[in-house]
Amino acid sequence: MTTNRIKNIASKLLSDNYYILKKLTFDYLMKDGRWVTQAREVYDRGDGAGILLYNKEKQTVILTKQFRMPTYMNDNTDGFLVEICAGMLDKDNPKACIIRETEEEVGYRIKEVKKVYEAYSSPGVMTEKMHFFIGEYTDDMKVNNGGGLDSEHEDIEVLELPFREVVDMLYKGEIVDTRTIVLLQYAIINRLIELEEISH
Ligand SMILES: Nc1nc2c(ncn2[C@@H]2O[C@H](COP(=O)(O)OP(=O)(O)O[C@H]3O[C@H](CO)[C@@H](O)[C@H](O)[C@@H]3O)[C@@H](O)[C@H]2O)c(=O)[nH]1
Ligand SMILES: [Mg+2]
Repeated sequence: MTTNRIKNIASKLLSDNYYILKKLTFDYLMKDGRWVTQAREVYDRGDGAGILLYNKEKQTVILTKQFRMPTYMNDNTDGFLVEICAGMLDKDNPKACIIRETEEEVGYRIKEVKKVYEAYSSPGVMTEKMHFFIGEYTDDMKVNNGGGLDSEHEDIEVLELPFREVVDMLYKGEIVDTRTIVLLQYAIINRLIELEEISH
């Protein structure tokens, strides 16, 4: 983390109530040569991982549905969002995290996963980098009903849906989570599941 475009960084803790919110003040060298003082609030919740689980033979994918308060505070009428299975790394590496989350949230014990992207979630405000995976699942990998950790009051609905239907939802604008859109588009572009035709 070095650059000659910023100096005099000052950090003020605004909240460590659950995760960490700081106000960073720093001098920034504009491209026209002027130094200006800038302030940015930065939210640090660590990094995360997400996975698109798919079954080529059944032509299905597994997604989740859960209540997301921040979306309810915006314009999501009931606050529920259809998403890929995802979680925060905590102390795990991304692969171990996503294998753990897959078992906790959707109830499948998978071993093989493939990393396809690594990207910042919301670079203007969050430190978070997301690690994106895909993974094949089969019925015999199911070890529980998923749903998330009761100790954290997670209340996750597991959706096993035909890929065709999910692609239609995507094109109708019914999938409104960026991480989920990214991985569904990856699946379409790379023909993870063969569809006769993809309508737009
Ligand atoms: N008490 C309390 N609990 C919280 C708070 N924020 C989160 N939690 C708890 O922490 C759990 C985190 O569950 P994970 O499955 O690890 O994370 P996630 O919420 O699914 O996050 C995933 O999606 C996010 C985007 O929506 C990503 O930002 C994140 O990296 C990850 O991929 C939540 O279910 C909830 O119980 C909070 O402010 N207070
Ligand atoms: Mg989660």
